[in-house]
Amino acid sequence: MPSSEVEAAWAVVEALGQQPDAAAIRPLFTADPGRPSRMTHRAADVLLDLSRTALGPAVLPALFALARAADVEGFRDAMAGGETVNVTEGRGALHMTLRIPDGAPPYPPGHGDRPATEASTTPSTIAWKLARQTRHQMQAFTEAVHAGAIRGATGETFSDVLNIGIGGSDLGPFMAARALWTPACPMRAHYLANVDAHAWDALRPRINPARTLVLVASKTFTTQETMTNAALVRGWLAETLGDAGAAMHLVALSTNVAGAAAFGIPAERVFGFSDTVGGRFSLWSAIGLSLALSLGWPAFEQLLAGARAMDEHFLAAPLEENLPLLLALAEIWHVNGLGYCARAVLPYDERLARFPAHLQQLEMESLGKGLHADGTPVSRRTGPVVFGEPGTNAQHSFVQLIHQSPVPVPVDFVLIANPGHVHPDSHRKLLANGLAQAEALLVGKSEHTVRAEMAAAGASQEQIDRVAPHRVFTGDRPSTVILLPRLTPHTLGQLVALYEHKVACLGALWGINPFDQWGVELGKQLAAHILPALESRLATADEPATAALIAEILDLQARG
Ligand SMILES: O=P(O)(O)OC[C@H]1O[C@](O)(CO)[C@@H](O)[C@@H]1O
Repeated sequence: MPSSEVEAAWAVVEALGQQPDAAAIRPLFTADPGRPSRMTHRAADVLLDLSRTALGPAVLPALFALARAADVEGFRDAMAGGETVNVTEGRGALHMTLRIPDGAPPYPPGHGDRPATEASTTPSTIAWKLARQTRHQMQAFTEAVHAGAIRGATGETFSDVLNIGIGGSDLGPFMAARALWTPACPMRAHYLANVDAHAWDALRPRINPARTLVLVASKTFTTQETMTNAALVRGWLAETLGDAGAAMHLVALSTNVAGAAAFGIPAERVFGFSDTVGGRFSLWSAIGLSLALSLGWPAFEQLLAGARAMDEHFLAAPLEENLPLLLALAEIWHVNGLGYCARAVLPYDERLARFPAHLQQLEMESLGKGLHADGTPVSRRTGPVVFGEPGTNAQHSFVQLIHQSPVPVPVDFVLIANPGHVHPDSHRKLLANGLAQAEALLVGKSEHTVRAEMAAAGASQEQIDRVAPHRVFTGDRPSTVILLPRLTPHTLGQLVALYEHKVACLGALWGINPFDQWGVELGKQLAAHILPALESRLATADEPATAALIAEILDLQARG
């Protein structure tokens, strides 16, 4: 439960949110011509422009006071130092240790003062050593595969890597491969997540079993979807290569070595990671092996280095300049100050097509909580709905709602200054559209202007009176712009780590545990319970609505 000091800080923020002009943005520009630069912050290669939000001179100090009262810095340092910040699972959240390069001390900068040595047995030192050891194992394996020293059962080299995993064991690597892969990369990467075998049927004709390396990516090695797909794919390998041959194509990425062994993957083909690395934060761990294989080891190292650059910023920058915290405070203002309950993520870059999906898991699985970390119920809204698509496609689908629905939906625009292609005209048009959307949300269009435009275009007075109100844009709709110079492994690492740390800050601000996900368990349990009723009419589901639908499904299946 928040302390009285934290509640007092919340009360100030919430009272500001009730002011009549709380959502107004344009007057902030009028009052402060220096706002664009004052509200633009930088870390490593990331530029964060918060000027098009209603974060004004009264609101910002109140939000920083809340961050201080909630001790966001203390939570951050406890996380970096390996303390048990994931209280319901009794462990730390040590994804940052995965980004510590060889030769650097086990604690990130600013935290190296602790007496950690190779011999230490603190959770963070153990995680750090495992991260380093696995990274070396991944590098050696990747380079051996690329050199042809590790080959498939027929003696052919591997050309394709198939990652079988779901949630955090799929979304991060899939997103990064989609962002960074080019035909010049050493191997092709494929991702199989859904237990819906249509996905496997669609993928299978595109890959050759003799040249495909299969990674079974599962932290727990018990996830139903992944284990089902892994069995299907192992069977497909064995059809061509035999059982012993199939085994030469299988690798496990997991904390569960015994589970992998039971599946037939020997310990030397298991790439482990610490259970202090949550699934949605695991892209940097062994779960990223598909990236190392498909993009090349140097690119994977650059991805880690980019994330590390953001870690260093997060750990050292003062609150007022700390990008992850600033993003988190903007969210607090939108959700708790102004009552907005969704946020859109619009990357203006096709390569980032899976970035919104990655953020959906990262943010909604972390922040969709109804209890404080101490088990008391929350008394205010927590994580918003996060959704998105690349621009400009989004403009032609759901952006209408963002412009004119009664409840604003804040937007994160992600823009990339320099494209990875040689078609400058296309890129200028892409950027023009992204900037135009941010501007349209901010400035809107008054009815007076609409009427004048319609009259100039020759519309009748009747048409103007009837249609003009529908063509009005209120403006003052918030957006945040993140600008990267170009999309590289290093800048993508920075971008993803920025949002990871934003999530940690929001966990501290809302007083919730951002590192567990108990809400996913009930559906899993019930699916296991319902499965027998779909297998045989002898079993029935307990719940009448489910039982009725199962009867309908079985009838339809009987009819073919
Ligand atoms: O890596 P695993 O253990 O297969 O889990 C996959 C995903 O399932 C979840 O536990 C949710 O069901 C995620 O948190 C996790 O990323």
